[in-house]
Amino acid sequence: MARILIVEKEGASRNTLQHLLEREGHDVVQASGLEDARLQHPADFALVICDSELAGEHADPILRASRPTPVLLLADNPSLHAAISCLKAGAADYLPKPFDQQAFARSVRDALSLPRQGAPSAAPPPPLAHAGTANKPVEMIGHCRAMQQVYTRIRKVAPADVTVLVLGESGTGKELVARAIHRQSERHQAPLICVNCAAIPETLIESELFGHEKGAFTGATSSRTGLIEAADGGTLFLDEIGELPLDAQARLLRVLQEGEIRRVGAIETRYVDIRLIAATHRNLHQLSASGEFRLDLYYRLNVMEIDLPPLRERGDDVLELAEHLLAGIARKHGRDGMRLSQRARQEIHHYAWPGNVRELENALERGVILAERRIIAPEDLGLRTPSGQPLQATPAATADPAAPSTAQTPKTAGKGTAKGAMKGTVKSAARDASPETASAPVTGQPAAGQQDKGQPPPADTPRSGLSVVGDAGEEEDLSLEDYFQHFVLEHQDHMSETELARRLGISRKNLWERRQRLGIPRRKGRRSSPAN
Ligand SMILES: Nc1ncnc2c1ncn2[C@@H]1O[C@H](COP(=O)(O)OP(=O)(O)OP(=O)(O)O)[C@@H](O)[C@H]1O
Repeated sequence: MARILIVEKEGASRNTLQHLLEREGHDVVQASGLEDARLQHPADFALVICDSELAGEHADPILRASRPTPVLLLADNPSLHAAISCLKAGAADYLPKPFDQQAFARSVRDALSLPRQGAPSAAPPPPLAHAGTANKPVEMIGHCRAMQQVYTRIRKVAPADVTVLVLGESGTGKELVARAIHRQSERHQAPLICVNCAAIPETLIESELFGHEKGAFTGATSSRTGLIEAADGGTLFLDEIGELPLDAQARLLRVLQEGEIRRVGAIETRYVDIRLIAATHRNLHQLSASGEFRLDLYYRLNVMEIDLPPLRERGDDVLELAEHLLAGIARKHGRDGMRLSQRARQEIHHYAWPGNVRELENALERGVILAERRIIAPEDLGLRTPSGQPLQATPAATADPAAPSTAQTPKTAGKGTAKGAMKGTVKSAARDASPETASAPVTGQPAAGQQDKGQPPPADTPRSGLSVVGDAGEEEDLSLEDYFQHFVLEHQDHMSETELARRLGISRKNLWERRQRLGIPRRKGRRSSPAN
């Protein structure tokens, strides 16, 4: 698809990146240093991906040598300061290592879609109708009535340059909405800076957002630009704004009211021109009543509201989303053409998805990795009940796999909390499940008799090494790689990387390398501990 130059000193990392990019169909050339890169004429490529250490503090040499080609920087030792200065100097993106493959693929896609620097300025943002069908932004999937209302709202607010408050449970696509608004706004050529307020320690949040002067506090050895200044001229997306401490709320209010920003420790004020999009899964009005959120800030934020429905209330959109996401995930793992079995589709349709689209993505990724063949069975998705138990197949109420389950589903359980909706969760009926197989644990492969009917036995299933005994007593063969994947996916939510590596009897480095090779990214939501 595109010619991409990788500039990276370590051969193994170059090869991994090349592998990932070739899987997406790109043509890749490697360079081991800046000199080597220059010899390859970086300006002739569609994209340059460069290690940030090689690129230097402001990445000037590689940016100059590559112009007008966009440059994506990968950082071993990322710092906010370096990110801001590289982005200001013109880098297309700055990605901390180790990165998750989806984030990498998205950055590459975004960088490739940028206008080449110095090229005639891009046409004004296309009207929404051109950016997708039926008023739908290209990147958002779903046609249910509630999503149609979301698209209409995006189309109307995007050009209006007003503050927008996006509401919705975690994983419903709030950041995607912010991106769509930015892309369709007058500011689309300027930066969009996304900040998750919940991910920044409370003690650092003011200096991260507003910047600081040298000597403002212990450790402030030089002055720094904050993220709000970095978004000057563009859009600032503050996710989880309900987590912002009260002092920072007061400063933010000033930015919104006066366009004024004062760095921590500074006397003079500066002026910024930003559009704010804020998001939260919390009820800010209630938080204001309890004094945790400033009411005046709430009113300032809530000029326009966009309410994203939880996935369980989007009807058939969940299947459309699943098909769409599955195609991308399968391509990423080099397993094009994977399909969901009839039972897996039913389970996806009936499940409550408390983690919304993000949880669906994760389940599909598990399915792609664990499925033995090109058909993903429900067991491969690894869905769980609210108490963390694997969902169990129940004997079929009907022989027709397409018939709706007779048990109560989250959709009939009505609105309410994710937990409440989960109460009604049922497995879709499995036409061929017997009582014994129904109690077998979720494993990398269906237990005997639990496979979808109509599928031939796997011809090329790896069968080496390890055997584990399932609850039902039957022996299941797993290859070492199956076992590794299985173990990591099963335990990564409650074990640190160090613990996982120790339990697997390998080093942390080896664990990381295997994750890269097998395409099992670390879970985004997991908090890292010092030992992690
Ligand atoms: N309608 C959609 N179509 C396609 N992908 C979607 C859609 N909604 C969400 N996603 C995908 O789901 C994942 C989660 O979305 P996003 O990060 O925007 O959610 P969020 O509401 O901001 O979550 P959080 O508040 O937890 O950060 C992303 O990978 C996003 O691309």
